[in-house]
Order: sequence, then C-alpha cells, then structure tokens
Amino acid sequence: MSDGTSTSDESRDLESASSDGQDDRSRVQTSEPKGSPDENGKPPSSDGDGTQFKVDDPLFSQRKGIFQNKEMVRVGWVPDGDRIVGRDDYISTISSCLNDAVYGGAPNHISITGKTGTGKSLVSRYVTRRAVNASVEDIRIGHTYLDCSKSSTEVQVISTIGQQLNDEDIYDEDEDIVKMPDTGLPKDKFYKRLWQILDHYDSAIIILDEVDLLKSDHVLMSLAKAVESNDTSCQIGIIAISNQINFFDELNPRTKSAFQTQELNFDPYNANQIQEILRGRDDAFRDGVLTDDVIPLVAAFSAQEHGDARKAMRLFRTAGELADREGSDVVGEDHVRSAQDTLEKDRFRDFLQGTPTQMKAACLSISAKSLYSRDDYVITGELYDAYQQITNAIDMDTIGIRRFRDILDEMQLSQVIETKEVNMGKGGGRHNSHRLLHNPETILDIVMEDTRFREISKSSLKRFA
Ligand SMILES: Nc1ncnc2c1ncn2[C@@H]1O[C@H](COP(=O)(O)OP(=O)(O)OP(=O)(O)O)[C@@H](O)[C@H]1O
Repeated sequence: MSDGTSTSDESRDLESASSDGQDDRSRVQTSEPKGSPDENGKPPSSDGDGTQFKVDDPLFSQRKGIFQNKEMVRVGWVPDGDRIVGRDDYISTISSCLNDAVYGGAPNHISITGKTGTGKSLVSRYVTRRAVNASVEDIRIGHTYLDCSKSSTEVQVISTIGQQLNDEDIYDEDEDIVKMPDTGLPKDKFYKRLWQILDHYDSAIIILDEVDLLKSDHVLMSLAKAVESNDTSCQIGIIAISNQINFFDELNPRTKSAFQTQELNFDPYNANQIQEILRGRDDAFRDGVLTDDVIPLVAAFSAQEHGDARKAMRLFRTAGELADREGSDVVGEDHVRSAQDTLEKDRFRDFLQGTPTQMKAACLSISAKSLYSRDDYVITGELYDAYQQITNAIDMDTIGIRRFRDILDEMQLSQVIETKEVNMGKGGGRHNSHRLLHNPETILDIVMEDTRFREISKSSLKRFA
C-alpha cells in the first residue's frame, strides 16, 4: 500500500543533491522555490536551528524542540552520497548510462523496478544531479523529475516537463518567448513548444516516477523517438521508475521498440541497512534526544513488510513530531509505537476511502480471523463464510465468491494481505490462503468509522471467526 507521501517541489530536491566534492556549477538554472536547500546539498535550517528570536507576546515562546534539521527526514530530501546505504552498484550502473550526457552525447534510457521504499527515486535523482554538476564546459544538461501520479495525462506530462525546463527566456523562430501553459492548446502545440524548449539543451535527463500511472504510454514513445524523428536536437535520457515488476515487459510493442532501456530491479533492504539509513539521518534531531530504542524499533517496524525505507523515514519523522508536539525532551519507544499506529491508520483510511462497502466487510472478515483464529493463513472459502456472516449481521448485500476473490486480489495488490497457494492433501485440492499484513485492531478502528459497521464491535467479531 503506497503511502502516497507528497513529493512536491521535486526539482528542488534534485537541486539539493550534493556534488560530492565535485565542481558544483550547475549549467542549468532551475527556479528555486523559497526555503530550498542550498547548492551544497545542505538542507535549510528552517525548523529549530538554534537561532534565538525574541517575540513580544508572552503567549508565544520559542521552544528548543526535538529537531535541528527536520528537512533531512523528509522523504523527498536527497542526501549526499555518504548517506546513501548499499546502493553503490545501482549508482554505478545509472551513472554509466548517463555518462555520455556529461560530454554532450546521448544518455541511455533506464527502467527501474522495485518495491516501494527501495531507494529508486533517491538514487535516480542523486546520480542525475551528479551528472548535471559534472557536465563539461558549455554543455547544457536539462533535468526534470515528474511524479506521474500527479501528472498522468500526456498533456500534463509534456507541459510539466516543459515548465520545469523553461526556466529562462527561450525564444522561438519568430523571436517570441516560448511559454508552456498548463492547458488550452492542442496536443501537437504542446509538443512543439516542448521541442523548442528542449532544443535549448544539449541533453536532458527526464525522470518519470510511478510511470505505470500514466494514462497512456504514448508520451514515452514520443520522448524516446524525439531525436530520431528530428523533433529536437536535444539528446534525451529517460529514467522510468515503477513499483510494478512487469510494467516494462507489458508496454505496447511500438513503445517498447522505441524505448530500449537498461533494466534495473532494486532489492529490498534488510533491517540492518534500514538502521544504517536512519543513523545517517540522526542529525535531523537535536543531540541526545533520540533514545537508544528508537532506531532499532523503527527499523523493525519497516522490516515487517519488506524493508521499506520510505516507511522507515516517515515513521522516524512522525515519532519526532509526536514527541515535539507533546513537549517531550526525548523521542522514545512509545513515540515510535504511537507514530506507527497513526501512520497505519492514515494508510488504511486512504486505502479504504472510496472503496466499496464490500471491501470494508472483507477487511473485517480477515481481521476477525486474524484476531480469533489459531491459523496465520485462512483459505478463501473460510474467509468468504466469515464475510457472509458479517454482511448478514448488518443487513448488507452479499457479493458472490467470484467478486469476493477479486476483492482479495485487490487487497493483495495493495499489500493488505499476503496470499499463497496451499495444497490440502489428497482430495482436498489446492486453495489460496491469506494472511493479514497489518494490525487487525487498526483495521477495525478505521472500518468502524463507517456508520454502517458501528453495530459490530471487536468482541462481536469473535463469532464470525
Ligand atoms: N539507500 C538509501 N540510503 C539512504 N536513504 C535511503 C536509501 N534508500 C531510500 N532512502 C530514503 O528512503 C526514502 C524512500 O526512498 P525512495 O523514495 O527513493 O524509494 P522508492 O523506491 O522510490 O519508493 P517508491 O516506490 O515508494 O516511490 C527516502 O527518504 C530516501 O531518501
């Protein structure tokens, strides 16, 4: 279940990646939103940098707070290289693919898959920044980062890329400044303006994150074929990122043939690597505020799914925020546990929002089993029985087992449950068997927020298990 963390101002994050000791002269001036990290990759010390301010109103006093640099535990922050753990091989492969762009040549396209929180975006943005900083004199490299969950139509993609690259006055053949609006032009005009903007650069690295959320892969083909089709002279390198392992295999054949890539699949982290990642950010907090249990516990919670560094980072930050909010001097185990609870509830609320009531009833059935049955895994038929009892108890329509299976598939895809096939022995046949991946009480709390389920309580669930 992706946590949907906002990664706004992504170009700003890319700008913040350190040059790792290299000449930090970016050939491309990108517009810097307020409060962006400085050019050395150091985050702005916006929250609690020790500066003392005097405020006349006695209602408002300056607290010391838990954080000294909260930006460093924001999911989108791109740290310098020595804080990036266990990704040297991927960094090296991606840099080989981008190498020629540094000298004005054509970069290779890259497709990256891997589970959520395995560092795909971070590594892509970090290496891109290094390439931009390293570019030889007079070579102009443009770079953009696009979250396709926010810009998913062809026009949105083209206009967002164009806007991010259109940071200084670029003139067309009639000496007019090229403007890239959000809407209001025919599609071919959007493309024409993008090509005019790209012509301004020798090469461009375009990162398309969550690329599987594009409404159509046509834009991928157009960008990949742009030079060959004489649309632009700019050498384009696309880094396309997806959580879906088969996404690139399933592209339509025309796109696939234009978009030939170096494929990379990012491995999940183990608990030790997650701890190392967190230790690399502990200076986000003031000296001495983190108790010894915090990092191991955050790492243990994130390792429960698959070693998700995104989850770890959010948990780390939220635990600090909770401690901060209650005016505590330290972050302790209890803050991590409360943060885990808060985040899990938020994620479930997001997941269940807008899903049919049937999904909620199905979630209750597996929660009942998880709370009260002895077995970890429950076969589909038993779950369906529990689901039917629940829908009958609250006088709700009951769907057939085929649709119920679809709902279980959706829960599996969203990592609410894990499904495996079991062999029930002679005559028993093979069955899908499911295990809840989350705290059943959390699910219960969220489902109960829907008034239709109010009459079911935790204790009453026992009879459905
Ligand atoms: N190897 C690493 N070293 C240091 N920090 C890391 C590492 N990998 C991930 N992180 C941090 O974990 C968080 C999530 O990483 P990132 O967004 O790159 O993951 P992702 O694989 O792109 O996830 P998603 O598929 O959900 O977008 C970020 O804050 C990132 O800085």
